[in-house]
Amino acid sequence: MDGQQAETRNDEGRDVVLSARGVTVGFGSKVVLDNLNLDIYRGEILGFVGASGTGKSVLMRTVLRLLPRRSGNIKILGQDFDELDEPQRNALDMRLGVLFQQGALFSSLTVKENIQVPMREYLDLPQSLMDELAQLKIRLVGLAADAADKYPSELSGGMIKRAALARALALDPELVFLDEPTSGLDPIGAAEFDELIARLRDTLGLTVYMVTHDLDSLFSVCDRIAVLGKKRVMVEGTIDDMLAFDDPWVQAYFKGKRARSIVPQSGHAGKDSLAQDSRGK
Ligand SMILES: Nc1ncnc2c1ncn2[C@@H]1O[C@H](COP(=O)(O)OP(=O)(O)OP(=O)(O)O)[C@@H](O)[C@H]1O
Repeated sequence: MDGQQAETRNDEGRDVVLSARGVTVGFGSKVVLDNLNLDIYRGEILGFVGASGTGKSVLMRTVLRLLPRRSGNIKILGQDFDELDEPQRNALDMRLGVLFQQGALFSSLTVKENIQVPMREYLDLPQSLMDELAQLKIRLVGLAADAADKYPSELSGGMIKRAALARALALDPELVFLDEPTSGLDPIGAAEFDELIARLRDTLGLTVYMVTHDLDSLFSVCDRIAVLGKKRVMVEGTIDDMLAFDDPWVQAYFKGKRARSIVPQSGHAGKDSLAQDSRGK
C-alpha cells in the first residue's frame, strides 16, 4: 500500500487528516473515553479543550499509540496503524510531530542534539547535514543560532517551548500535536508562541492539534474547537457553536468572567475579530 496516496476526503470533500471513530479507552474499571468520534481537517488549527481530568492527554496519547484503546478505529493521514507493517508505521510516524507538555527535552543533550534525536531515529544522514538541518529548524522557530549548543537548563521557558517545537518539526511533519504549548509562559510569551504556530501553519501548511487551557490561544489562532466532556467530544465547531451549545461547563467556559473579556458574546464571532479582541491587542 502506498500510504501517501491513501484517500482522506470525507463526504463533504474535506481532507481529513485524523479520524477517530468509536474510540473507547479505560484503566481498570474506569472508562475515560467512551465511543469518541473526532475529525481533524488538513491545514486547520484545532483547539482541544475540556475540564481537567476529562481525558485530553489520554486521547492524544491514544492517538499516538502510547496508550492502548479498548475499541474503535483511528486513521491518520488515511491510514490505520493497526493495518500497517513496521516500515509503514515508521513512515507514518515520520509525518507526525509531537510537543509534549513541559517540552520534554532531554536535559543531557544540547538543543541541536535534541532536534537531531528524531533524525537519528528515522534517517541515515551525515552529521554535517543534520547540523545544517538543526540550524534551519532553530531559525524556523525564532531562536538565535547560538541556542544550538545550549542545554535545556540554560534556556528560558519560552525558549524551551521553541526548542521542543523545533524538535517536533525535525522531520517536516504534516500533522503536529501540541499538548498545552503555552502553559507556563507569560502572556506576551504565550501570544508570541501562538503567532509562531499560526505562521508555521501558514508557511508550512501544517495541521495542528492543540490541547490547551489557554482561552487566548483558542480565540486568536484556532480555526475550530473541540470540547471533551462526558467521555466524548461533546461539541466541535466555531466559537459561535460553543456559545450556542447548551452544556453547563461549555457555557461557563466560553461565557464566564474571563471569557467575557476575550470573546465577543453576541455571536457571529469570526476568528479575525476574535484575534483583535484577544491577547494580541
Ligand atoms: N496511565 C493511567 N492510569 C490510570 N489512570 C489514568 C492514566 N492516565 C490518565 N488516567 C486518568 O484518566 C483521566 C484523564 O486524564 P488526562 O490526563 O487525560 O486528563 P486531562 O484532560 O489531560 O487533564 P488536564 O487538563 O488536567 O491535563 C484522569 O482521571 C486520569 O487520572
